[in-house]
Amino acid sequence: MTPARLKLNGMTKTYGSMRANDDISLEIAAGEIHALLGENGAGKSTLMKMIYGVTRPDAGVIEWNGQPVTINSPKDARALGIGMVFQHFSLFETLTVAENIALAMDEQVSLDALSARIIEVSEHYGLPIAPQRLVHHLSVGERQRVEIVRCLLQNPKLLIMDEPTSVLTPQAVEKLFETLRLLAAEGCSIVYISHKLDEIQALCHHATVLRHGQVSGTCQPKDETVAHLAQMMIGQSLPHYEHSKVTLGEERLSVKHLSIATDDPFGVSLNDVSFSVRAGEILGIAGISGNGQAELLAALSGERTSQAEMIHMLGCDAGHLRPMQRRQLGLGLCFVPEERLGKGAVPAMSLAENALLTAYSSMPNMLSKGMMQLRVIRDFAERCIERFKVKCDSADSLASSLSGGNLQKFIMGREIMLAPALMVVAQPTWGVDVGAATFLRQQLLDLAAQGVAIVLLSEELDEIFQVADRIAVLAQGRLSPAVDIDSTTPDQIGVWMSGLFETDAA
Ligand SMILES: Nc1ncnc2c1ncn2[C@@H]1O[C@H](COP(=O)(O)OP(=O)(O)OP(=O)(O)O)[C@@H](O)[C@H]1O
Repeated sequence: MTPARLKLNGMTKTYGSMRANDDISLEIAAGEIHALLGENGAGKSTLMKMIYGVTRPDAGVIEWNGQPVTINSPKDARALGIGMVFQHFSLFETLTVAENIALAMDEQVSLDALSARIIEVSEHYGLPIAPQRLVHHLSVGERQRVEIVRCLLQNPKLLIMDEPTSVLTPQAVEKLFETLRLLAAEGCSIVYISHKLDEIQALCHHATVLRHGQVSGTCQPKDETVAHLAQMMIGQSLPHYEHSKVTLGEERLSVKHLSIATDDPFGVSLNDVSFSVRAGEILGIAGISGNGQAELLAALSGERTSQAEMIHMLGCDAGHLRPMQRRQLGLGLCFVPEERLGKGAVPAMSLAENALLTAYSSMPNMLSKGMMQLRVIRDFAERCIERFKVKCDSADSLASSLSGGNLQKFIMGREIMLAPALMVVAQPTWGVDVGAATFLRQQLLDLAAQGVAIVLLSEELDEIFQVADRIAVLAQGRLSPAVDIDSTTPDQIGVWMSGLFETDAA
């Protein structure tokens, strides 16, 4: 019998008191697409980091084609034939595609020879990419292609993909799946990590489910319903959304003819953007980040100021106001995803300290005579941890020690608990498991039912269709008209996301 391509036996890894992986065993055959799923903090990334040589296991054996191996570094992993495409790209903006790939190669090759191989591989796998293009001209989908082509040039026998579709349009997801199916048909095994259960069903042959660091089940996803997959993952069925009937109130935000030149050399300027949102309403702004999303967020938060009347917020002309002045008017902000560590939270600070950072403008009792009121701050952080089921040791845990999805829950929870009058939320469920995503989206619906006006920027079309009342698309710095969610479809919005809304809307 042919040995498994990859066999894990008893993989165990502990961080302090947290057993991130507890005696995990699994097998992946050649040419198999294997899903790894589990709720936030279940231990998926930890397991992959051990296979890719980023982290050393405390115990356990990795067998590669039937032979026990020790993988001490990503270079060791690549030498075996293991490639990994990370959630966050690590490309240099000012270099070309070929130069970026050359930097990541373990062996020296001339740029001409490399460019020829890039063209060959990209054509074979249907991943068109021109080697001489500068990375800063590439869309997010194209950047992901560069990362995938970089791995494919090393002729991998196992490719690990960590939430690869969170940044892609529906059309680009379909293209990616075609490539992955072709790779698998040629014998490459694929580990596919995703929180999107419908994608796992469409793509994967087998699945291993992790819960609390252990294997809680295995299945063939095509034979399961999405509801059952969710149940295996979170231990209970997914609740349904409750949409209350909301009578819309006054206009809380109106943006008029906002044009802002980007201050990022690789950013996108906003071009004549106008929209409004009323009390009790959720306006979804769809689009792939990198199309002016960062600039719009900066303009709404007050990080970038504009002419006062371009942004009318909570009864005031506010375009000229700074972030803290806007928060004092009643603006709540949840940023993420790439900026989750950095803008959403400060990694080297505890959760309690992170709570203080934005909460004190709405909760003045967190500070008294310039002194931090530790009890009040801790109490707020602890309530947030409990209410939003944030998996961590305590309010003293460093933000950097939380799994991605758990930090996201904390950042969202912190803002929701401040109950603002107007909330601007970007990518609220990025990297969050299905159970927690449903919970967070329901929180947004409940806030709207209480009369909060919400602007929701999201790359997840499903999310916007689940909660928003109206939808607009931000593409190449321009905003489409906002239309009622019932009057459009995800496919049409997908087309608008490529910037083609003017003819359609007309
Ligand atoms: N460097 C670290 N220091 C302390 N704890 C850690 C560290 N890395 C991971 N952990 C903990 O190990 C557990 C598993 O984390 P891991 O990132 O593997 O989860 P995950 O399943 O990938 O989650 P997500 O879906 O949110 O990305 C979490 O509770 C996390 O807080």
